[in-house]
Amino acid sequence: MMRYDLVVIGSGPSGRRAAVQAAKLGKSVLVIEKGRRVGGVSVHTGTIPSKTLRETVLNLTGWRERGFYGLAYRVKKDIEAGDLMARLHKTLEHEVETLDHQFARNRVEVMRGLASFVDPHRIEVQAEAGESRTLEADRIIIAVGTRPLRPSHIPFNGDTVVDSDEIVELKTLPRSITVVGGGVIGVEYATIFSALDVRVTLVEPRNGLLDFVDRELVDDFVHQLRDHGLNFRLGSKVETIQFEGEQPVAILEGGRRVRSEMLLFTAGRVGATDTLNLAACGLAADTRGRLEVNQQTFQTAVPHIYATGDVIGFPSLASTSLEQGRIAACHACGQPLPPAPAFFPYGIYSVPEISTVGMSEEDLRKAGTPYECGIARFRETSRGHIMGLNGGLLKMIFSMETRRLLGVHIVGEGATELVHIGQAVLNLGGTLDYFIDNTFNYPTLAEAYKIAALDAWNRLTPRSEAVAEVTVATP
Ligand SMILES: Cc1cc2nc3c(=O)[nH]c(=O)nc-3n(C[C@H](O)[C@H](O)[C@H](O)COP(=O)(O)OP(=O)(O)OC[C@H]3O[C@@H](n4cnc5c(N)ncnc54)[C@H](O)[C@@H]3O)c2cc1C
Ligand SMILES: NC(=O)c1ccc[n+]([C@@H]2O[C@H](COP(=O)([O-])OP(=O)(O)OC[C@H]3O[C@@H](n4cnc5c(N)ncnc54)[C@H](O)[C@@H]3O)[C@@H](O)[C@H]2O)c1
Repeated sequence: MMRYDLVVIGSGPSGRRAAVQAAKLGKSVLVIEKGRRVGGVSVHTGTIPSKTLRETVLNLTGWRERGFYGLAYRVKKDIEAGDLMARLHKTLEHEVETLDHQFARNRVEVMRGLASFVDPHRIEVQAEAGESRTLEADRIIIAVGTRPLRPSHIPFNGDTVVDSDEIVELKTLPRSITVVGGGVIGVEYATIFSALDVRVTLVEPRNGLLDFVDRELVDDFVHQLRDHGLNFRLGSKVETIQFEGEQPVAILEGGRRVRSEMLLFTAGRVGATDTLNLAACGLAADTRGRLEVNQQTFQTAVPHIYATGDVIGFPSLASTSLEQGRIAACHACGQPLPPAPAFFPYGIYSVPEISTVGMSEEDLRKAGTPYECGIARFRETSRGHIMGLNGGLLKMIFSMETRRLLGVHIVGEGATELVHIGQAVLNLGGTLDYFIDNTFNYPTLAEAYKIAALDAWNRLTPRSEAVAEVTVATP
């Protein structure tokens, strides 16, 4: 029987990072992947496909140039599904190739097939052709991720009623789409289709969107989207879906009907643990297929078995999954790491994009922490003028007592990149003075940090003190 120091089930972000980390520490490592190719949800149906589609849409529609050339500006007039797919397939090919190469040069073995437990140390791998093999492992990492929630009353047909896996294989571009579920996936796809001038209705049972994001940002975001014609049906739950001819009609609570050419169902995901035969290793998943772990080490209740990535639930990001994989692998190899810093960034690749790190005003009010905000609009920066930006907002929140940075919230072009400046200052314990004292490249969107900091400084520093400081600093 084959024996490995570490067996990783699943080749998504957490599995791949764990496997390479353990191999670098000199361990024999096997990755088992049931999919045709390595990469997981992240590469094949989730992060990379949705972000590539977004980039293609922004490029072909000329979205970024419309501030200058007007709303009618297009780089390509009649955009078809084929235009979107071409770039997608090229990008995915490149991602898989990079990953295959990474495994090969680190001597990580990959076995194709469906893994399930025989006992706490033995795993059976069932290949597609039917043959099976059993292997043994000292340590095991379960990194099986999630799959879309597909309730039995939703008539998925892979064509006009689809989930977020199927939308990446779009055959024709609909003229109208209903997106059911206003979580991150729903919001990203709704805004991507809206940028393509598809008529979009977003249905969400809660009264607001993205409740973990600072309200001021969400309000600005929703205002921009309504302006662009996106319809919101907030506070409405989809009960059933019927068809009028070929077209799906979402029937909302209270009987309201929303008809469109296509319906995208994005009302959550479930852990892919049902085929693992968890009982054989002494574990059990919750009702959503997720596993509980020690949040510092990622060990499950069975100490030599770890679980990382989306299968352990919040925050379910590729970015955090990668880090969880690394921490779990180091622990499994006897080289434990300190836990990840408390604040990680959240990037929402909607159009416009949103990114946030640290605490929101709502969090701080709940905690009773006195704070002050500083705000900059991208249109106040010269770089924003050059780029023709009309929207975009950066907000920083500082402690009134210590002047420490507590949160950074950005909506607009480049938000997911810009946030890392704030993240560094936040996790290094920096204060408002970092932004006041340092020089920023000009013209850049990063200058918004300076402008927002000066805005906060004007409010935090009594005017007489502020003038005195400026007088002293002047040569
Ligand atoms: C539409 C969409 C967009 C997203 N966008 C972003 C984003 O912009 N940024 C971000 O940070 N995150 C994003 N995410 C989340 C991100 O994709 C996930 O957090 C990440 O993929 C989770 O990684 P993972 O390690 O849990 O494994 P996954 O990527 O979920 O992969 C798990 C792998 O395990 C395999 N597997 C499952 N069961 C078995 C078994 N029994 N035997 C063998 N193999 C098995 C599966 O085939 C799969 O390949 C997005 C997700 C979706 C759905
Ligand atoms: N940019 C990113 O980082 C990114 C992008 C996409 C996904 N993800 C991750 O993927 C995970 C899954 O995302 P998701 O959006 O599928 O799930 P989610 O659970 O975040 O959102 C599902 C939404 O569907 C709504 N809903 C539930 N039942 C409904 C019904 N009957 N009718 C209408 N709406 C209904 C819920 O209220 C909820 O808002 C998230 O946890 C997220 O972290 C991250």
